[in-house]
Amino acid sequence: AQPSAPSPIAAPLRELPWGQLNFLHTTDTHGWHGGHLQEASYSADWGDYISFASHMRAKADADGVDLLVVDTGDRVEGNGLYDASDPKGKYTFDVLPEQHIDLMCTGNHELYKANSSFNELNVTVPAFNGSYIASNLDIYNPDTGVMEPLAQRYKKFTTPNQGIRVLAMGFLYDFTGNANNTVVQKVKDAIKEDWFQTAIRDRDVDLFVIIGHVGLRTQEFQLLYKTIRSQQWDTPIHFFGGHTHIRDYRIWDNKAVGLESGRYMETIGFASVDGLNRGGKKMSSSHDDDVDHHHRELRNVATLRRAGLSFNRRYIDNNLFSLYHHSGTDAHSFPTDVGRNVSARIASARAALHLDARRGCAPHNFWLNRAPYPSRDSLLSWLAEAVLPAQLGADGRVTAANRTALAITNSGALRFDVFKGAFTRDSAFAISPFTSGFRALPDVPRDKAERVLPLLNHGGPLLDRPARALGLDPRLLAPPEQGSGRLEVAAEVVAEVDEEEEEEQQQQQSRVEGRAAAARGGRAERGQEPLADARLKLTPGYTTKDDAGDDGDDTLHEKITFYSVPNCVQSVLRPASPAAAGDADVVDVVYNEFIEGYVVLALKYLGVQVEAADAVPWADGKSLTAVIAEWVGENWGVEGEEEC
Ligand SMILES: O=c1ccn([C@@H]2O[C@H](COP(=O)(O)O)[C@@H](O)[C@H]2O)c(=O)[nH]1
Repeated sequence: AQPSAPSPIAAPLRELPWGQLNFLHTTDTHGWHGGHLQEASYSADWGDYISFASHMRAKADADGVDLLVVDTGDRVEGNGLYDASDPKGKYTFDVLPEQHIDLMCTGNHELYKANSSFNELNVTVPAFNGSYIASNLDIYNPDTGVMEPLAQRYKKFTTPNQGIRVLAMGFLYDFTGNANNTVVQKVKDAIKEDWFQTAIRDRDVDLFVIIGHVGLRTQEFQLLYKTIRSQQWDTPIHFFGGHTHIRDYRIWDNKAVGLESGRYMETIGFASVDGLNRGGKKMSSSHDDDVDHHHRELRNVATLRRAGLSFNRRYIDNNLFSLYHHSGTDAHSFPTDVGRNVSARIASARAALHLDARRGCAPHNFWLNRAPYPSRDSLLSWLAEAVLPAQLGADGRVTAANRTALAITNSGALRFDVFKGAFTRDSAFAISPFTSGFRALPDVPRDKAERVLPLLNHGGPLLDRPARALGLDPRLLAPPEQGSGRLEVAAEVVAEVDEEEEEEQQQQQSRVEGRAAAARGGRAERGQEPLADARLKLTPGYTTKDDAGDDGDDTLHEKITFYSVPNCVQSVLRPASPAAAGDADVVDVVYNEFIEGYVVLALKYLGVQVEAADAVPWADGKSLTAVIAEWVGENWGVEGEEEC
């Protein structure tokens, strides 16, 4: 873990359900390879993950079972470790390949900008040669100008210990926001390709592994499932998804399941399958059979159950308490040389990038989804009511005519919460990493301008066909979690917890933790389910419900309530001399460039003749990251080394 990472908090754990074939899965890591430095539950880093995977692989080998490591994309954008360097990713591209990954694919974030997809072509694909799969993604090679697959379309291999013949593919959802150096083939078209049609007819396959930067409950995965099933009526299929940033497990049928493993290095997904055929063993030599027999003898009793096919899953909280426990190690035996070295390299990168440099002290937590909007604790309220009016002001365009302006921001532009305490250089990137700047459409009739926000938030007729016809995906306005359709949203506003009370609760909790940890240790060693210890107050965290039930999380937590947020929020920017603006019947419409297409479309829908070409930069086209960082410095700044 990083030097400033909080120590993990002991908690009741569920064991990992090992099987014949096991998987570790990350997705949507978004540059959080340094781990979470303000949240103990997720404070392990990429170096720790490398050590963990190495112990897990050794255990698999010792037990004669197999372990595959999977990553389903969006490794970039969302954390200072990636975003603060010039060029971006200078430090993450180096450390990523230190992890052995068996199967990986691309996310949409690798494709927003031409240079990040060229990084995939020139750096990541070669670094993970043989593991990277691009089933529906092509790139224009900058050297030849020729369009080519970013990586192999699919991969077939036999697992080393069990001899399971795996056919793997790697998809991206039907993403339309990519730069023009890549081509994303819609899944409905990719399945018509000869390579796909041949692959799904392969009879010498024991398991199809379909990885994708694709939500589990999307039409893309549904189509892949149906098409594979049309040719393979009972071959097991395991999907690994991503993009929607949630923990999820979907059961399609008794031989087809899928796992999605959250976001931001909070979760290491674990999945296992038992009862698979082992076609690859037919070809093995008698020596292999001897070794295999020996391994079977040694193997964990659970994995010897071959009565039928069974699937299982666990969402591991990415902290050292969990990782030590599941790998059967301790602080001394856990770190491998490679893992320790990677953690050290991340620490020096963070230092070089001044990511811990404090800009100010946040007076309390501000939540993106964990507080209702609007409210005192809502990050969106803070942005719309405090930050944007102060930083964007009015008169933000060079040709300003002392107008009132309405500034619209999509809620998806905010990615993470603000925690009470130090707000660092890193925090600004975590909240909003995007480089797109503010722009304005000048002199829009006020009555029309005021109808843009409601249209973007509730505009069924606008956001359905017209937006999609222009390649504007309405789901891109709000945070991805919301598009999953699985976010459990609070029905009513809960009373805000008094801060003093919160502090008292925390102190009480650290007193009971020591006592509870000892009791739990004994049960875990005996492989029993953890007991809800009456003396232990659980920490808030994921309490996932998925198709397999509510026992997926490795750590027992106190439930967090999530609230849905609108697609967009609006700030009123008053001109420097409001009297002069009076009740002008025109206003400027300010927005983040990322949503320009939606704003122009809404205005046209309202009968205003505007084009994107009419827009001008606002506030020098500053990014939201810069705007937030400046506001924090001016409003939450503290002198010298004073503690927050
Ligand atoms: O420039 C940008 C790019 C993206 N967004 C928002 O991000 C999410 C997509 O995030 P994923 O991690 O790919 O799921 C999307 O909802 C956009 O709202 C942005 O605001 N600006």
